Formats: sequence, structure tokens, C-alpha cells
Amino acid sequence: MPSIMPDIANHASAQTEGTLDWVGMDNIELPLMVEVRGEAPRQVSAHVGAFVNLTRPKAKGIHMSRLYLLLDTLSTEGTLNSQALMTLLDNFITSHDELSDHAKVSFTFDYHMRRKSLISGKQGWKAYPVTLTGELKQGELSIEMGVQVPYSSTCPCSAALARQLIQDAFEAKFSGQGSIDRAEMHAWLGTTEGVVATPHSQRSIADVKIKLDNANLGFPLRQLIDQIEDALQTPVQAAVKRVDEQEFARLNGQNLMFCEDAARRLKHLLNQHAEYKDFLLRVNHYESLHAHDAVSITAKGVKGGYHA
Ligand SMILES: Nc1nc2c(ncn2[C@@H]2O[C@H](COP(=O)(O)OP(=O)(O)OP(=O)(O)O)[C@@H](O)[C@H]2O)c(=O)[nH]1
Repeated sequence: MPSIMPDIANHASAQTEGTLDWVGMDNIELPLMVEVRGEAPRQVSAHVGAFVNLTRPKAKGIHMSRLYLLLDTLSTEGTLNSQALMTLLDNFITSHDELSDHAKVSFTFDYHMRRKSLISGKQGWKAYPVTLTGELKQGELSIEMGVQVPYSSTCPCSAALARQLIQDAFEAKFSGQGSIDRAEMHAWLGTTEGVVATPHSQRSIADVKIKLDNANLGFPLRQLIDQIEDALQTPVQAAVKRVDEQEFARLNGQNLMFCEDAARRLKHLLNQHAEYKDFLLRVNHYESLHAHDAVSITAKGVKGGYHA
């Protein structure tokens, strides 16, 4: 090793002077223990973004290795909870004495949850894409928790149009008969001529971000996912036997929704929880009628907070 290595970050000056809002590294891959409220800490495979601001206009750059090594210590020796998040961000800033006074870190990972089938009692995994972000400014920690929840949505307009076709088919089949033979009608309803049309439904994703003042009781991730699925009523399923599929068909038939309906349900839900200081939600219905998507976006409406 040469005796003195050039240290550009410390000794060179910026080519063009100026402060920067965020400088750091993105997409750092590392395993991490995460503590979710009500669950034992569990390992996830995370992609991490680590940033500080650069307040000295003449400084060449930040010390990326310091951020990286602090993250590595969290990965190998710690568990991600709100205290660890605070310590990490505080260390980002203190390791950049005179260069930075804000810090931000985001962890993106899949959080797996066991999900029960609707009827058969089978179980399977569902993986929910999650992003946890912490930001420290003037000693204040803010936490953002984002999750994507997939569900099925059946178009109410299509359902009404399909019902009309079924009524028309009934008229065409039975209008000439004075009294209808019950067994004949029952059999006919079991044919594709009887149920001549089906409404279209689509896999949909609710993309929800919430702001928390703190997460001292653990990140309320399971709670949020459960609440979203309860509100939407037709989450996509993991293990499915035919009895489950039939129940799913029944639930979809009784849960018709446009993307506006889904967004309003979620807005109503999130407004009920004081812990969710702010929220931004985007509902995406990946249409099977169109090649484009139906989308609703809304925020809580906090002054200076999220906006759609
Ligand atoms: N600031 C900055 N560093 C970069 C960039 N791309 C790569 N690096 C490298 O990140 C490495 C780590 O930088 P430092 O943290 O300053 O490394 P160091 O000087 O060994 O560590 P300290 O002694 O703690 O300052 C250096 O080799 C940089 O060249 C960049 O765009 N900006």
C-alpha cells in the first residue's frame, strides 16, 4: 500500500461550488433484521438508499464509505426498529461533521406474510413490497412506511351490463312459456347460455404511503396490510382449492368497485387512524377491458404534507 493515499473528498475543492440537497448511495443490497409490530424480528433482503445533504459549497464531496459502513454494522449487528433508525441517521450526520445536517435512509424489501385460504383452511405466502424511509432534520425523525397490496376488482358497469344480457337470454329462452319448469330453469342456469356474460375483473394494486411520528411500538406494517385487505375485501389469494375459488367468485360478485370506490374506502380507513399522520395512496386497476390502467390518487390533505 502506498504510504500516503490521495484523499480527494477531504483535500480537493469542488470544481463548481454549491450546496446539495441529497448525496449518497442507492440500491445497496444487504440482508437486514426488521422489527414489525407484533412480530418476532425477521430477516429481509433489502435494497437501501443512504443520503446526507452537503452544506459546504466548497467541499468536494461526502464520505460514502462512512454511510456504507454504518449500514453494514446495522446489517450485521443490529435490528431495524425506530431506535436503530434514529441512531443510524444521527450517525450519518455526526460522521459528516461540518458537511451535513440532514440524513435520509430508505429500505426496500419484500415482507412475506402467511395468508389463510377463504374456506379450505390451507395456507400460503404472500410477499408485500415495502419501503421504509427515515429522515432526520433538526433532530426530528420522520418515518414513512409504504406498501403495495394486490387485490381483485370487478367492474360494476360490466357487471350491470352482464346482468342485462342474462335477463335478455332468460326472456328469449322462457318468454313463450306460461309456467316455467323449475328443474329445466335450474339446469339452464348452470350452462354458459344461462349465464351468457361475465363481468371483467382485474388484478389491482393499492400503493399506500403513510407518515408516522414515531414507530416506538414497532413498524405497524402487518396492521396496515391487514387493514387495507379488510377494506378492499377481495385481496389476491395464496393457496387456493376449488372451494376457495368459488368463494372468491362469490366475494367478487358482491364487491364490485371502480378505482374511485377502492380509493375512497382506503381514504376513509386511513383517516380513522390518528397514528397515520399523513397518507398518500394510489389505486391502480390493471384493466382487462383496456390496455391502459384505471387510477385514483388521493392524499390526506395535511398542510405542507403529501399532495396527489
Ligand atoms: N463523494 C463521492 N465519493 C465517491 C463517488 N463515487 C465513488 N466514490 C468513492 O467513495 C470512496 C469512499 O470515500 P470516503 O468515504 O471519503 O473514503 P475514505 O477517505 O477512505 O474514508 P474516510 O477516511 O472515512 O474519509 C472513495 O474512494 C470515493 O472515490 C462520488 O460520486 N462521490
